[in-house]
Amino acid sequence: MAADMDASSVLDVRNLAVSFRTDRGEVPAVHDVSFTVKPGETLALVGESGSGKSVTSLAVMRLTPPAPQASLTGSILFRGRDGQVRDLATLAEHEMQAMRGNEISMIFQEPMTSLNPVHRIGDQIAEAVRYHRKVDRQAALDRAEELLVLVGIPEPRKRLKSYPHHLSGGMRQRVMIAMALACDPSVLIADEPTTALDVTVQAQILELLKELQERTGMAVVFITHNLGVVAEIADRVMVMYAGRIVERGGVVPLLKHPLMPYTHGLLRSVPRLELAAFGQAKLEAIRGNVPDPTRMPQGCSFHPRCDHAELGRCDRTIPILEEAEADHLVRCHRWRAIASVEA
Ligand SMILES: Nc1ncnc2c1ncn2[C@@H]1O[C@H](COP(=O)(O)OP(=O)(O)OP(=O)(O)O)[C@@H](O)[C@H]1O
Repeated sequence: MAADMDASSVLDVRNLAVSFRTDRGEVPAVHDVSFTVKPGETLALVGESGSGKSVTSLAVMRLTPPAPQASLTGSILFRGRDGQVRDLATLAEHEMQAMRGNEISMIFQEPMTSLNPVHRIGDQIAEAVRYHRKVDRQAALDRAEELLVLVGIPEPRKRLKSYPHHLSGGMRQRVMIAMALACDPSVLIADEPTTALDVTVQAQILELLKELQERTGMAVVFITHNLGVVAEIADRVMVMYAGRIVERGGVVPLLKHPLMPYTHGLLRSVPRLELAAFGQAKLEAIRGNVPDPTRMPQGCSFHPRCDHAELGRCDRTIPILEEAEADHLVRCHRWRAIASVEA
């Protein structure tokens, strides 16, 4: 089954579902999520807080809690450096440890959650290298210096000896990226890596990621709730709402002609100038809130917030994710009717 993965993809996620067992009962966080990523491509995962973006990416890294606290179903096909396709969903933890930080890496919003405050950054990067490569300490430190150069840290030799708190937020994020790239992963998952940074530094980090991607050909899965950032970096976009994909497609068609009312709403709630080019410059919040996953509305989970909802239909059955045009999928009963009115 693993062998039939599309030859041009490096990651092929199929029917991923994750639920958590909590005091409040079963929390179904992600349902029926499928997507592929090709080498060199950036796929942006967008949606409001609680839509399931982080759980999806943690599941791909197999970093969601083990059973019985969480259950994970579906497949996560990954093409390794050796050309072999493995289903990460079924790997044993020790096999997954050999992949994580090696063939597939992740960076987070807050570098201090991954950097150890009491160790020099050179030692931390060298450690990341030595976890997966049989090299001596000096070779690992040389590689760490090379990586600091790669991520644009000035005076890299001196910086190897710095502690994380000696660095600015932007520089710490660069160190995180250096650690994530230590073993040349073919997929990098970036979970809101620029959110905590000021706008100028944010732009520099995005530029750096783009440059590194061009140089290495790695695939990037970029999680953000900022559609301005999406316009800047993504090739393809996947919009999530209440744990499901509600729209997926190329960045230009999706931002220029969104089909799902939720995507329209997200675009209208973004004050970013970058989006003016897509004719989306008005500022309007989406009314209501993301539903509690233990009390999902019946039918389309967006219908209580949707101006186009048709009672008797949208509040009854969950729409399927259907192909509206080539490589543009939408999960909405009403997309045809809405598109014909707006045409
Ligand atoms: N360990 C957990 N136990 C129980 N529920 C969880 C757990 N982790 C996440 N959830 C729930 O899963 C749902 C999806 O959360 P997720 O963090 O993926 O959203 P998100 O889109 O990444 O949001 P944000 O932008 O705030 O990170 C939420 O309802 C969240 O409360």
